[in-house]
Amino acid sequence: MKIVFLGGGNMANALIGGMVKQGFAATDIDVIDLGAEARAKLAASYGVTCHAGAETAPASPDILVLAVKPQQMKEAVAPLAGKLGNALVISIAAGLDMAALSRWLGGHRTIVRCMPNTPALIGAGITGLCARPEVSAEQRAAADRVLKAVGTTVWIDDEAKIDGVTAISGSGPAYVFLFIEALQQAAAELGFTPEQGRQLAIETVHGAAALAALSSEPASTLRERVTSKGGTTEAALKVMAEKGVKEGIVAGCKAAEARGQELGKILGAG
Ligand SMILES: NC(=O)C1=CN([C@@H]2O[C@H](COP(=O)(O)OP(=O)(O)OC[C@H]3O[C@@H](n4cnc5c(N)ncnc54)[C@H](O)[C@@H]3O)[C@@H](O)[C@H]2O)C=CC1
Ligand SMILES: O=C(O)[C@@H]1CCC=N1
Repeated sequence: MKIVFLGGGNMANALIGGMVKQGFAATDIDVIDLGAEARAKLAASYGVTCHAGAETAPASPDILVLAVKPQQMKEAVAPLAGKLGNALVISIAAGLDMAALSRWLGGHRTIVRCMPNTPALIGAGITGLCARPEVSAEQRAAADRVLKAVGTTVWIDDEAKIDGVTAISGSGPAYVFLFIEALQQAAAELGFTPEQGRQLAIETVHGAAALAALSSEPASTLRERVTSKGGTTEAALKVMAEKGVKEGIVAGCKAAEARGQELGKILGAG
């Protein structure tokens, strides 16, 4: 099985790292990246073969992973248009729909669009995937194996919902990091050292997420159990509700979804 990555940045590193750890052979993986630094890093870290352009990369691989920025995609795939045979194309790009990708690839049909996230770097990612009807059961299983190498996979029937996946779990780690930053800022203002604040904040998020994952109860019940009548948590949540924290998060997710749709419209029109 020959797998070529177009783009060797953050997400490609996370995916390739996970795949090699899960037993994909580094000799089966090639990467095309314009950047000499990106190529050197990938070759040194994982032993994969890197190329500065599509000309030297294997023609019609089994899988082509599109891992450049959405704004770079049209130009990046142009040299591959019409040359991919029956390759399975897996796009991880935000916003871009499969119709635009198919057009830019000269009418290529076997495409899976997916949205992973950066915890993939430590094998703790979550990826939403959607396949065009032309994708065979074997190709679907192959896409699932690639993304399962870096975490959990969720298949979605309706491609339009991939922008929603982007809004919740693709961009989601940034919201959680913002929350950690806020806890650390509060810890500093309450007189803790940066190291103490880091430990208190990160272990809280880590522990609460693990508890929520293991519990059969909804998050709201777990929250209520922390919240004693007339106690400290109640005081905190009252202020957070007044500040619109929850509404802000929900509105932010909707803005992320809208931006994905907008990117798709603007970039996909070309
Ligand atoms: N960063 C994130 O949290 C997530 C990003 N994504 C998606 O993953 C994709 C890649 O994102 P990152 O890895 O963060 O970007 P990145 O900027 O780290 O990597 C992109 C790489 O593509 C290379 N490149 C640019 N034009 C090229 C071309 N014409 N030919 C070959 N290589 C070229 C660049 O040199 C760079 O190394 C994006 O489409 C993004 O929407 C998806 C999920 C999460
Ligand atoms: O911010 C972005 O556009 C990308 C997609 C999901 C996470 N990062």
